[in-house]
Amino acid sequence: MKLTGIELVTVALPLVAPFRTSFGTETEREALLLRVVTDEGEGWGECVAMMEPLYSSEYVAGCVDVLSRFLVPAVAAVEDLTADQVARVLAPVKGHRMAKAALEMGVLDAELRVKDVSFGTALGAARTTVPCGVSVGIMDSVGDLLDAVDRYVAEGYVRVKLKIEPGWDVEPVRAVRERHPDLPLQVDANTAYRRSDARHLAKLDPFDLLLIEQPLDEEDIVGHAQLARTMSTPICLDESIVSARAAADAIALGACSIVNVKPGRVGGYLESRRIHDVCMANDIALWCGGMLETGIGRAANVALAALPGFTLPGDTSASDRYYRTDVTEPFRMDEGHLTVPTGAGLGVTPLPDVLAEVTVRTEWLTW
Ligand SMILES: O=C(O)CCC(=O)N[C@@H](C(=O)O)c1ccccc1
Repeated sequence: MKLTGIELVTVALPLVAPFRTSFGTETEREALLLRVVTDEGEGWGECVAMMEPLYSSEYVAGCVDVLSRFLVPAVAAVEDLTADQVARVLAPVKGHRMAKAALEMGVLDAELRVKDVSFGTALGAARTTVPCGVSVGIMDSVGDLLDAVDRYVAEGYVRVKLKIEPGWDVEPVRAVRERHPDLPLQVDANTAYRRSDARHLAKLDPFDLLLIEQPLDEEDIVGHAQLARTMSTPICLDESIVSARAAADAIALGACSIVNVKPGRVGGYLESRRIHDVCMANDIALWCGGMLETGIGRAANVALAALPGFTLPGDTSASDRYYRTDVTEPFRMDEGHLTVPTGAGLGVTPLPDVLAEVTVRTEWLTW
């Protein structure tokens, strides 16, 4: 294949409700979609960067810049392009994993549509459906939180993840555990705590949580290893795991016993599969995280989450968890599960009228 054009499509989707985490509140998801055009066919990629560099160092405008000036020209120069070359071609550019992931995803989707092979088949899916976890933000009151959790449990979600931060942790978790004694429950701190909070975090141990996700700074691997020795709740890493090597190092240092993999954060679906293989080889539980993806990224995440090493429900929720209208046919949960798309490539494409309605900026890159 030869790249002949890329359309950078920025879409803005209002969230059905504000989503608050320890680093901010989202009311709208502005996402960057890539329409990758080649001489043999086209594909779609989704860049998971947020509008502002608060989850990680990347942000939408920065991704547009690095794609336009560095990443797309490098891939466009390749004559016989295949998706498994993209990471190597982009390696000279340091960092920018979310931007790289979106470009690799679009090339992979184009390649697989041409070959009439689904993402799931190409990645090695072992299941036809995946269990749905749901992420619940920080709320104004414990009562509001219990109402939200009750609603998600009634909808069929098989696992609930609660966002926590200093001042909103032990009490809300205790209330949810008392209301739902047998519910698979975990918490996500998004790096909001410090090593000195270890004794306080151990107060979460009585609630039989599946895990506590990224309590400390993404660069504090030693701190997580120390915390793992003072808490019975398993430590799961998210922001710290930026590659298969980072996963192998964190596991070897005892910094985590569970990994959340997000393809955008690690540079793409092919690196995600390498992280999957590292976790399987080390008997480390794995689940697929979410970045409020549209149906484009959601389709790819559901395919990834169907691989055999994904042993815990992921943040692979139905589209209506976040969006009244998705850019693709919505992902609908059936008895707590989503079906892995079986069509060529992602198996979904943006709905033209919806895409036109939610597009706030487009830019064609040609050369
Ligand atoms: O279900 C989803 O897609 C979101 C899951 C989720 O909680 N994502 C969190 C996270 O830190 O993992 C997040 C929220 C907003 C922005 C970035 C990340």
